[in-house]
Amino acid sequence: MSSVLIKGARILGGDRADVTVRDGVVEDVTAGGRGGRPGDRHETIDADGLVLLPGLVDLHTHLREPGREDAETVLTGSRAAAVGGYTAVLAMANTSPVTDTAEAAERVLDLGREAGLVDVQPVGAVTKGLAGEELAELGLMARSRARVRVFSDDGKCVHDARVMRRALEYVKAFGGVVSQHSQDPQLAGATACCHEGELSGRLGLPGWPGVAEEVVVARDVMLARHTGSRVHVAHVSTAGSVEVIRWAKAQGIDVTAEVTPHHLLLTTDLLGDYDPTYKVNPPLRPAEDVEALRAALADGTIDAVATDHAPHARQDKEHAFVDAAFGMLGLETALSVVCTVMVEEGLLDWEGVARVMSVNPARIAGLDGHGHEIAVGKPANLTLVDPAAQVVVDREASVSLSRNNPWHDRKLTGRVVGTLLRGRPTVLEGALV
Ligand SMILES: NC(=O)N[C@@H](CC(=O)O)C(=O)O
Ligand SMILES: [Zn+2]
Ligand SMILES: [Zn+2]
Repeated sequence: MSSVLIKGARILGGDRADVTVRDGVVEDVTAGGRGGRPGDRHETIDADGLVLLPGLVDLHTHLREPGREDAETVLTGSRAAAVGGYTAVLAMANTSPVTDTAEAAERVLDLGREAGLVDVQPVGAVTKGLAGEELAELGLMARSRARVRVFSDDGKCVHDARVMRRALEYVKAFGGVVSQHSQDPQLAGATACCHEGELSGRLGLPGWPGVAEEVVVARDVMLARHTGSRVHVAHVSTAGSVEVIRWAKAQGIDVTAEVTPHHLLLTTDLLGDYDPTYKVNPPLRPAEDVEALRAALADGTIDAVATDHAPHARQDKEHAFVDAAFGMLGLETALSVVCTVMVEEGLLDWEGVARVMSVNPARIAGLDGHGHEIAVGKPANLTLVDPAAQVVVDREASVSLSRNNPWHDRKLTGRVVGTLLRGRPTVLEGALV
């Protein structure tokens, strides 16, 4: 098998090094730029000025296959992931049909392998059909070829406390985790679509108060404590949720949390024009929440950045705000957003970026082969970043099938230029190989 020499990249710890990869693993790391054995023939990547990270891992991706292949397929979503620097993504279960059986999970796994651009790890539904009532085949999914460890009804909240308790008890047996979409359906029903406050009143949009998230987060950490099991909070969006998670971690409760790129940068201010591109669940929040989320990501209260990449076809998004689908694209731009709001602002260094976008997500999902330090013998899942690149996002340049891109025309700093999946370049010079 061929080998690749990545020349002169800044590796974590700060030094420049030459990294050689062969047969899917890191073969050599030589500081100071004299790597590569004399006489060896490598494909060489000039990484002068670039940062080398462990391949990014997304805990929260919607791929839409099966069921809505007009919005995204496993292949097109895998392309978007690779361009975004990802080497593994967790594919959410709210497809049609729902991923609530071992066969359905294996089918998603196989589609991911056929696409061959990132490891696609299926998430299993917590309840049959995401209906919130009967537990899905959690054990069979865990024991299947797909080795499902993350379970979520995402899109819907597991709102029945008894069902949530039983799910937590069940997944504990095989080291699984329940990833919760925290939305109390009485406090924020299906039509709720704008952060509740002065603005929702003025715009006449149904309010989605922060407390509808916070009460579920609070309940779930108590259920995690009671069961001795593990809960993960998906797309945390409020300062109040951060406070609860901080308290729970201090008690030793087994809870982890993720924040999306859009909740780290975009605010309710964007809703004034009723542009459905900015309609997302949970909704965009005021600047105070955004500040609290950044601080929590910096101090480790929030463990990970997850995209919640939610592609939607035009006919589902181009409606009046209240009728449009919830969700926005995220895979291709996540690293640039994190660089802009966290690295450029001095809140995280590149080691921190590796932690929240690769190491922690891989650990939370129980994914072997991802999120490793870059060292000899480790799987060569790698991402090359140009930290100084200035990008202006163009939604038409996306490799996703959908165009609901909230970053269109925005200037961001930092860009993924290369991605290697087990030593094989999937992206070079910012484009698919
Ligand atoms: N985030 C969203 O607004 N939408 C997601 C579902 C979800 O993550 O809740 C989707 O599947 O479209
Ligand atoms: Zn959700
Ligand atoms: Zn989601």
